[in-house]
Amino acid sequence: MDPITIDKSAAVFVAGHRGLVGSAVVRKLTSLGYTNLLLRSHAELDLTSQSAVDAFFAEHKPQIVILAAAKVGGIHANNTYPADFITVNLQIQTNAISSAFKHKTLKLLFLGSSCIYPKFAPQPIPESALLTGPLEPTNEWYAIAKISGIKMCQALRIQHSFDAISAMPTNLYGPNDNFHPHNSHVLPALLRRFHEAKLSKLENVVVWGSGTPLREFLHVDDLADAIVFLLEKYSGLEHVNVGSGKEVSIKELAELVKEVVGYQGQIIWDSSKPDGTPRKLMDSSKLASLGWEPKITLKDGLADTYNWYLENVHS
Ligand SMILES: NC(=O)C1=CN([C@@H]2O[C@H](COP(=O)(O)OP(=O)(O)OC[C@H]3O[C@@H](n4cnc5c(N)ncnc54)[C@H](OP(=O)(O)O)[C@@H]3O)[C@@H](O)[C@H]2O)C=CC1
Ligand SMILES: C[C@H]1O[C@H](OP(=O)(O)OP(=O)(O)OC[C@H]2O[C@@H](n3cnc4c(=O)[nH]c(N)nc43)[C@H](O)[C@@H]2O)[C@@H](O)[C@@H](O)C1=O
Repeated sequence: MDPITIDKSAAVFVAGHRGLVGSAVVRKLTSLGYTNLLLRSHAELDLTSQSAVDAFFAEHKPQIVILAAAKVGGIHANNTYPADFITVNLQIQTNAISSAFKHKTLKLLFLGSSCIYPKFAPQPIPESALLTGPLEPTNEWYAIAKISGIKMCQALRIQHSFDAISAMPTNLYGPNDNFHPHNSHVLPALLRRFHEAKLSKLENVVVWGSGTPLREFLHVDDLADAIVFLLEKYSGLEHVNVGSGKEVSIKELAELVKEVVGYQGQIIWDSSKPDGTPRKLMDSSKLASLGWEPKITLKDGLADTYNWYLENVHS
């Protein structure tokens, strides 16, 4: 399908607009001059309620939908609350995608995750690796929900030509991340822990696992840029990987966070905590072939995120 030009006055529903991704998408669309963003907090519109979601779509008829609302968490949260991760995410995405189709949304972008791929997928992981092997047990429930979202978008395109596309981001970070001490992802968790250790002059900081797993990180402002790019340029059946193409070990990440925060103590490894997938570097060459590349390096992005944390979360 040919690229589309989205009218800047189009009604754009950014679901999850207060979250890490949703808030970055709002920043990006606002900077591009979009004037008709439909924003509803969780308290204003519970996306697990089918009736509430359908009433919202019937009344407001969003022309564009960016589905950045989900039940999201790190390895510990996924491993601890599997029922929440599969049920809430299936409810949110099914309600939003089906109501978008029913009320004639022009285009919808669904956000999956790199964890949809098999634990031992070939690296870097191409889109074609989906459903070719067993998933990583610590987040398979969330992964199954995300895979179902991809399939629902594909089925609506096949049967009804509904222009729903799916983007698969790698591990993300940036402003408005979740900094919860236990339920967050590794990067925000370590920023907070090293910062608090520096303030309290602790001798050491505990980091989970062995430190050997490799992770790819993308700044959320790069993702927001990719989301707008895909909405304008892509209308295909297959999902699209959105990564930075660069990976670091958790040990290297911990050392980088320690340096950025300026913590002087020691790092101790808690091997009782799970490592999860040993590696999940995605092959994002499909997106690159469409003409998109990330811009923000991990070192710069980490420093900017720490500054944001100091100004907005913890003095
Ligand atoms: N963070 C990451 O590293 C990655 C994220 N992704 C995907 O990106 C998307 C956004 O994730 P991220 O921004 O990190 O997540 P966040 O947790 O930062 O934001 C999720 C948003 O969804 C909202 N939300 C959750 N449940 C409901 C509900 N029932 N009704 C209405 N709103 C709800 C939250 O509101 P509230 O907090 O008030 O409940 C929050 O604003 C998700 O689909 C996620 O799977 C993919 C790969 C990596
Ligand atoms: C983003 C994507 O991928 C997520 O999976 P993940 O990448 O394994 O998530 P994670 O960021 O929580 O862990 C990355 C690594 O880091 C190590 N690690 C060390 N110390 C801490 C720590 O203090 N907290 C956390 N969370 N991890 C730590 C941790 O042991 C692991 O080896 C899914 O949950 C799912 O959300 C998804 O979509």
